[in-house]
Amino acid sequence: MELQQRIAQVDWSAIAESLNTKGYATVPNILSADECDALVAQYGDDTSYRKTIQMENHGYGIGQYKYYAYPLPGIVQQLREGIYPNIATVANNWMKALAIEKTFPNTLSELTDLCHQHMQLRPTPLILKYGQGGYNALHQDLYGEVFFPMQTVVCLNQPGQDFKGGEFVLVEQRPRMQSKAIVLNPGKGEMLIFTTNYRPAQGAKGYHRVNMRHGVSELRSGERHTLGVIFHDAK
Ligand SMILES: O=C(O)CCC(=O)C(=O)O
Ligand SMILES: [Fe+2]
Repeated sequence: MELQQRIAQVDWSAIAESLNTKGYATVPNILSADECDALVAQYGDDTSYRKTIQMENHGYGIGQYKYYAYPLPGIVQQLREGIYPNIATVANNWMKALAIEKTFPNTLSELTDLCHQHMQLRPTPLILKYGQGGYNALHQDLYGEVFFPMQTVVCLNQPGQDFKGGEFVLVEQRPRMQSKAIVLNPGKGEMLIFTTNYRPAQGAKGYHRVNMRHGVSELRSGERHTLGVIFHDAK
């Protein structure tokens, strides 16, 4: 089955429900093993990327990542373009619930235009690589004034087999409460969709913001690659 068809067959109303209630959703097998392997194989080809970041040099963790250059590889472009319209409605409902005067357009190309109008011109999709001892400190990926409140990662290796440890971690910060950790272990080809900064949660006095950060726990062994797809471009 083609990637576009796989995206079309996802139960997007179940995804919306999960995003609204938990702040994240999981989509198994969005990429085939071959598609994952092809992205990993391309890691060494520096003509595909605009920038390489050594995470330890910035206090971001231990590991390396590379931002793709435009034009994005077909798989990455199809994911970014295909997923976006299905979650733009969720984002708009979040803004409404939180009384934030922001609306996100229905298509990725319109969001990209909006980013470009704000001088956010650089593509943000990236591929990350962690070895033994590698980790990613808790963070949010905002990159400018225009930011879409959800993003995705696809795990490109098989946990337990290709690497041990290296769980995907979300920390939810609730107002006047202690933080909650959520630990996910996506399989090879599985996509996680999660909150970039905050989502609304219903309280006694209407909706309030629940803040989220994400990161990766320390790898005990092996090698872990992930594809990160962020929808807004960077300054
Ligand atoms: O490697 C991961 O699972 C997390 C990557 C990440 O932080 C991102 O794509 O924004
Ligand atoms: Fe991130």
